[in-house]
Amino acid sequence: MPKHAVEANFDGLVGPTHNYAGLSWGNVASKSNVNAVSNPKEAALQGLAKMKRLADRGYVQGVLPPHERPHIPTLKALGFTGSDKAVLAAVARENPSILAAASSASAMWTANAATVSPSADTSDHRVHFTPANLSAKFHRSIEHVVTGRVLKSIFADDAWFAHHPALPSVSHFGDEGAANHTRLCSRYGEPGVELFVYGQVAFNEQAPAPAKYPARQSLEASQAIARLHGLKDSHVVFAQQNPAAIDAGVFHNDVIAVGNANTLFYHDMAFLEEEKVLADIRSRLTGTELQAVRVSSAEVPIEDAVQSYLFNSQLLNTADGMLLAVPGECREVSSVSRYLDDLVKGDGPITSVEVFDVKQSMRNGGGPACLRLRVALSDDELKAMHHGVLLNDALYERLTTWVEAHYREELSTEDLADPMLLDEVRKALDELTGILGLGSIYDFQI
Ligand SMILES: NCCC[C@H](NC(=O)CCC(=O)O)C(=O)O
Repeated sequence: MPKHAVEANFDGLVGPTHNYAGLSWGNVASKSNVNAVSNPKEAALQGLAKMKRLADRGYVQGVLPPHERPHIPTLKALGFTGSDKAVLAAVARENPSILAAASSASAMWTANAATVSPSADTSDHRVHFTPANLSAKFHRSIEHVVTGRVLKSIFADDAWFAHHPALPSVSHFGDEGAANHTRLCSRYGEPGVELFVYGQVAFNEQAPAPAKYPARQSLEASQAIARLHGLKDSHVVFAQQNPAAIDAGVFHNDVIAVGNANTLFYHDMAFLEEEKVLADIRSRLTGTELQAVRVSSAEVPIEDAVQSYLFNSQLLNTADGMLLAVPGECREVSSVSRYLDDLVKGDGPITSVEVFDVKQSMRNGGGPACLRLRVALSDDELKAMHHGVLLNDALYERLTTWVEAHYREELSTEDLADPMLLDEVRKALDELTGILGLGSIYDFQI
């Protein structure tokens, strides 16, 4: 008997060092906003407002904490020595790019935190988690250790939850987590089809690959995760992302496609072999028919999809259809705004569209979907997880007050060397682990 299950969304709380350092070659927004002055307070409040609106509508909404940044242990591992203050001064003088990388608040994009397979799909009927190694970018490659600690602390009971370490941190096994993974199913508690989308085949130099920008996810990484999670071949599809899309700025598949339940919303340039991908999903999906909502390049050119982040939207079940939670930028790009008006007038599965303002994150290439990690949980699993991170009115109030008290309203890359910033961050995060009831998860607490 399949169990009743819900989809919980865990959003990354934006950290106090949110800044624009231009760290992500291949991510157009990150590059074009390099050295702009950020507003960490506004960023965190925008994220919390999104979480609150969805929680208020009855969705199970969780929070994942920011990571400690600047990360002194990373700088020490690179040979900077002495007191924290001396380390910051030396790295700022010798190589400010390394300081920026060790200071990024990029853990906010929790779609890249891990790949999660619900218990209905896995061979041991537990929920499986693998933190993403994010090996394509140095600033992101340092996230998986703390991500793993956080996930273990929240999903602690090994009767229900299984945790794997990140894959070997090298480009052959480059893994970007749920941003390149979506699950199609009839209901969340039924076995589904896990669609893994990769950018390159690492061990085959002849295979198609992008020419300009890096492919962050490899087929070999996706296959390893499917093995680790105990997924049957009959419930898995591996699909190559169109290299031309990566070269147009689609650095993750969730910039060009999003799936929920039986619906796949995607752009015609998303997949290298579109027809085969759809056929593979159709032949494996049980209990429902795939609803493929295809957006053509004639309706929305790929540049407009990248600029607006149309596909980096959350696709959520409602009582009478599905809601597409889009970033505000979708209303600023005329082809996309027109498309959305027509979409809800049609008789397809997507019945409503709502706009969310996450501009601070968008300027670094992260829309509503980047900011959340989806975890389908049965009623028992939901009961078994740590509830201190689930957003309710009281937690929203506490976190808003906490942000107001600890976050700056302006941050430039020069400010990252300020030793006061490090003190502010540690004080704030120490308080946060108390608020969320997570125990010691940061290096400075251990
Ligand atoms: N899923 C969205 C991820 C966005 C993220 N941006 C960044 O890391 C930009 C950081 C900066 O440039 O300061 C990335 O490219 O992985």
